[in-house]
Order: sequence, then C-alpha cells, then structure tokens
Amino acid sequence: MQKAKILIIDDNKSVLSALEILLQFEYESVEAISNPNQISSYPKLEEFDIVLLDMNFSAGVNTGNEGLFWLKEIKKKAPSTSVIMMTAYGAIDLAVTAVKQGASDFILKPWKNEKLLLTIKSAIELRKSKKEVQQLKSSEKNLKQVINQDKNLIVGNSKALHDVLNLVRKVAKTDVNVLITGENGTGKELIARELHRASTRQNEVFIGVDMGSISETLFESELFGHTKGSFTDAKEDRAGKFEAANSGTLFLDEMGNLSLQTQAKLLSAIQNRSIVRVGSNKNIPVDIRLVCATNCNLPEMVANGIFREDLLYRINTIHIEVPSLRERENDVIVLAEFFLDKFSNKYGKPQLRMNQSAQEKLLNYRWPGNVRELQHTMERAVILSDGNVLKPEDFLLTPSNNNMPDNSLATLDEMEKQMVKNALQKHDGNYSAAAEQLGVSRQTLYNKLKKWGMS
Ligand SMILES: Nc1ncnc2c1ncn2[C@@H]1O[C@H](COP(=O)(O)OP(=O)(O)OP(=O)(O)O)[C@@H](O)[C@H]1O
Repeated sequence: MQKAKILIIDDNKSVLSALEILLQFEYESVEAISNPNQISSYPKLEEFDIVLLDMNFSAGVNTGNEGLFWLKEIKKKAPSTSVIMMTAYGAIDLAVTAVKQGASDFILKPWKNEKLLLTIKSAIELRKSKKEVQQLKSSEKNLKQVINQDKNLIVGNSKALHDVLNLVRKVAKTDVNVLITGENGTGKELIARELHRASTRQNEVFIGVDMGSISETLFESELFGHTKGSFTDAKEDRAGKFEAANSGTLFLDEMGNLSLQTQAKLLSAIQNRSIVRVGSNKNIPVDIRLVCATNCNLPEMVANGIFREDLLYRINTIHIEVPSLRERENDVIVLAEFFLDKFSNKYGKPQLRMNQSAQEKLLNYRWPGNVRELQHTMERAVILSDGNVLKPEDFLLTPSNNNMPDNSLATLDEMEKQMVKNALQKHDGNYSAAAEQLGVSRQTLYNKLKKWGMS
C-alpha cells in the first residue's frame, strides 16, 4: 500500500466505483466525487497528491471545456497537486491542450489497469520531486539571507579606512575582478564581504575559499567539482566552489600560497569563465564576481618567478590595500571599545570599562596581528577580568618587535616554521630578503615552504 492521497472526479458512477475499487488496493487514501462543483467544499485540496479528472461532465457535451475549466480551478487552489485527465479515445488533441495548461498526464478510456497505475505512479514521483525542489529553493533562499546578513559591521573612523570603504563602494556595482591585499588580520575578508553586500549580487551567495588549506591533489576537485568515479573517493557527482558561487561572489583567500601548476589551472578557469569537472569533458559556464586576497607581495613573487604575471593581471583589475592597524591609530580605541562592548555583553559583564592607562597601553602597541589580535586581546581581557575596570595589566601583549620564535612551540620543526613566518612577514613576503635574514639560500627557503605546504 503506497502512501498517497487520490481524488477521482467523474460523473459516470460505474467509472467512479471501478477506479475506487482498483486504487483502494494500491493507495492509502482514495476519495471519489461525481460532481466537480464539490471541489470548492474541499478546503484542503492541496493535500491530495493526485486528482483524476474527467474531461466532460454535462451529458451530451463533448467539448472537453468543462475538464479544462476544472483543471484551472484545481491548479488555482492546489498548484502542486498533479492532475491526470481522463478522456475518451478520439479526444487526444484536447488532452494535449490540458497537459499544456498544467495537467501532468492523461489516460484514455477505457483504460488498462497496469497503464493507469503506472501513469499515477509517475505523477506521484513528479509531485514528490517538485515538492523537494520547492523546499530546496526556499531553504536556499533562507540560507542566502542568513549568510548575507549585515552582521559584519566594519568599525573604524580613520581616514585610511574611509578611503578603502569609498573605493569599495565605487567598484562594488561593477563586475571587475578585485585584489585585496594587506597584513594578516587587517580585515581583508570583511572588505570582500562588504564588496559583495554593496554589489548587485547581494542576494546571491558569497563563497569563500582558503586557497592555503587546499592540498595540491584536491585543488581541481574542490574548485571545479568532479564526476562520480573520477577518483577513489568520488562517490557521487559534486559541484566545486566555482559552480557553487554561480551568480554570486567567489572569494579566493591566501592567493600567494598556490603552486605554479595550480595557478595555471585557476587562470584558465578565470579567463574562460567556465570550468570542467574532474572526470568530465563538458564545459560549464560560470557567472561569478571574483575577489582575491593575499598578505603576500604578488609583484615581488612575479619577479621571483613564483607567481604567474598573467594571473596577477587577471585578478587585480582593481587593487584595494587594507591598511595595517598601525596606520590607522584612530581606530585602535574605537575598535577596542567595540570589542569590549561585544564581549562584555557576551560574557555577562556589561559594566566593564577601560581606564585611561589601559587605553594608552593599547595605543602604544604595534599590533602585528592587526584587528584580529586586538579582538583576541579584548576577548581574553574580558573573560579574565575580575572587577569593573580593565587595567593595563589585563592586556597580555607580546613584545611587538620580537621576531624570535615562540618558545612554547613544541618541536624544532615548529620553531623553524615560526622563524620563517616571522621573516616573511617582516619582509612583506619577499623571499630573497627573508632568506638573507635567516642565513639560507632562496632555494632552501622555497624548499622548506614547499615541504610545509606554505609555498
Ligand atoms: N574594521 C573592523 N571592524 C570590526 N571587525 C573587524 C574589522 N577588521 C577586522 N575585523 C575582525 O577581525 C578579524 C579578522 O578579520 P579578517 O578575517 O577579515 O582579516 P583578514 O585580513 O582576512 O585576515 P587573514 O589575512 O588572516 O586572512 C575578523 O573577526 C573580523 O571580523
């Protein structure tokens, strides 16, 4: 017995009872009415999966117009219910008209039971998939709304930040590729989201990809998708990030971490505005707004032969440099107050304030980790505070010019990694200068970065 609700409408009593008897053995709920006017007394018509509807009701009239009229009425009241028309042999043209007007199928009288059951079965499946598509569409809409919510407030009063935001507003309405650069934690992703929010794509998705965390082997499948069976773990067809971002914005973060091989693949997708899933040979066009970000000096990397010049030209039609927190001093206190407010509410300490010397300590610090470091500093201070006033000693700040490795790191390898990171940060990603400071050749530095997956 299948779980479906069926309504039969036919003025011929023997047709009605024959159908009722046949279908009662197959389906959980079957109802029959001889007068279509009764439709209006079915307040929950949309609960029926299928309506079997005769095309002619008034005795002696065979125009089929009654059937078309009642089809329209049912579709008005219950758009997702499937209607199957029943018509006499010789009225096929009319049945085709009914299908064009929204009927899901038709059957000819006299019918063959197996054919009738098959027609009903496929109409039920069709209704089920239509319902699923509807549900998916509405949850996709909800998800987009949640994802694009204006929760990423950009805080700051400095001229440097205002200049960036002005530029963002100017380019947001266009579809040009944008490259956002700046030190770690300056707010590059926040700026990318703002670009999306101010663009004509604001109601579509914003898909962010951390290029630094994708392994070389999974790069193509992650970005371009794959077909089932194209490699051992490809259990089903899957769309990649480019397809997922279709109609929206694709944000590629940590662009400086790509190998030359992956750069070539990315360039081809960006140039052609289309991708090919791994294991397929079909070109799939994608309509995306591309925003990239990095804390590396890409022109320097081009000069060093480790970043493709043509890729750099493709991605940086407009270049936005997000200033470090050191360059926007006005913002330190404004941001600190913002985070204090946020975390004191979150941790149930709404009375908490900062005293003057605490503010001075924040102003005198260099903030190598920029806004992210300030955010963490404030959160930690709020959590650990005992009274109602934050004092300088509540802020745990690391000496800013310290390029030595953190001694709490567990292994030699980790300490080495930290030293390399610090050197690269100090020299804005310039490999030659970092290598010189570390006392190794550029090649040795490059080999190490490659070993750690940081090249
Ligand atoms: N102007 C700002 N106002 C409020 N919050 C900010 C601001 N700038 C940055 N933040 C917050 O600081 C954190 C770091 O920002 P974000 O991730 O955008 O930086 P990023 O430059 O992309 O970092 P990374 O280089 O590590 O990828 C986030 O939690 C972000 O919300």
